[in-house]
Amino acid sequence: MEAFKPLRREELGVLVRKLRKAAEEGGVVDISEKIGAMNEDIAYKMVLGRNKDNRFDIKAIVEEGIFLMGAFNISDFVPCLSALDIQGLTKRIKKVSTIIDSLLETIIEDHEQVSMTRSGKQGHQEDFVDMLLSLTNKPLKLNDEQVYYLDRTNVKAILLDMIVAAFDTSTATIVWSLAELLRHPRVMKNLQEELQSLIGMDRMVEETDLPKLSYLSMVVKESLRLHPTAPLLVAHESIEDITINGYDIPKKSRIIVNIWTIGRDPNVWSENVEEFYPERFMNNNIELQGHDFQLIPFGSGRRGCPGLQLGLTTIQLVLAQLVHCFNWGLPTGLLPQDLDMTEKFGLSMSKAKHLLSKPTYRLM
Ligand code: HEM
Repeated sequence: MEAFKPLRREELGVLVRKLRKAAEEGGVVDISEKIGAMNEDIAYKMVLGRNKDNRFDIKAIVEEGIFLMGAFNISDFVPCLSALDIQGLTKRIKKVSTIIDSLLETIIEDHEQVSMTRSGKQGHQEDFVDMLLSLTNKPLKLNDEQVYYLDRTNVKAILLDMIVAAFDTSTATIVWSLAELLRHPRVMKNLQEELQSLIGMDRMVEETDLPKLSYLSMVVKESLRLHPTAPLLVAHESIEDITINGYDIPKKSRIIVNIWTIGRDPNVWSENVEEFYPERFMNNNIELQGHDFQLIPFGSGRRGCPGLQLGLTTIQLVLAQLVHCFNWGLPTGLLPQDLDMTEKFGLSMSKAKHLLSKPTYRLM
């Protein structure tokens, strides 16, 4: 987490400079596109240790994979039809998996070559891929009983897991949060006041400021309550027979937890459940770490999100910076209440329409 601090700072600095330029020109900015591009750059450098590679469009391939994983597949309901592949989904997913495999092979081979020629030389910095490769085919003793071996396929699976998980999750949450702030000028004002009084107007927000920004933390929680990036988490399997609230759940059942519905359940959150109201988190200890089951956007337990701290820090820092550095206006003629909040159906839930907004620089 700490290791990626300079990377986040640098990329965020580039984004703020681009937005300042747009503000000087007085134009409307596609904020979804700008934040997406920044997070994509961060993800490339963080996971693959390199700048975006023009040889392949990883994002488009991963998006196709994510779409296919979440697509309605008639064979799930009528298994005898699966061999026919009526919708052509199996053919498409095989094609995607071949492309992803050769792409990851290329990235690994590039790293192997660089490490052979530069290893031990001054200035050679190991990245995440180098680190994983250095662990392959060695006995890894994770606990007292079992020894594990990491092979090339495991390395590719971990890299793919990280890319998929890091690409869009933070972007979606930042965009949803900004959209809610634009729809609720009162909340935007409160957040800007918190930043003004605790940071001042003569410097930008630093990562070390985040723990003291309590209203910011409430805004992010409220955004994740209404717009969880993974509305159904990831499917789990029960490992033993269990009865919950009178329902018998047999061992080996596939469990899908609908956190989107939990987030909007008036029995859990009171009557104003549809309202974006960060103050609901003011006098309670509801946290995002997975212990408060009414709010688990990062899942819970052993298979909960390992990127929680990383994702949360990115979201809070980017949001704080954007709201502190700029005032945000809606395109001419659009009223806050008319902002389109339609969700895009898929494995992860992002805003269907790109968020457009007009920045005005506000720091001294
Ligand atoms: C807003 C940001 C993020 C959200 C809301 C989020 C949410 C989630 C959720 C809900 C799960 C499934 C948990 C479960 O079913 O119990 C998950 C798994 C995972 N996440 Fe995240 N995530 C975010 C960011 C990240 C980042 C930045 C990374 C890494 C760079 C990451 C890496 C992973 C991985 C590797 C898994 C699979 C864990 C496993 O299967 O054991 N996530 N995430």
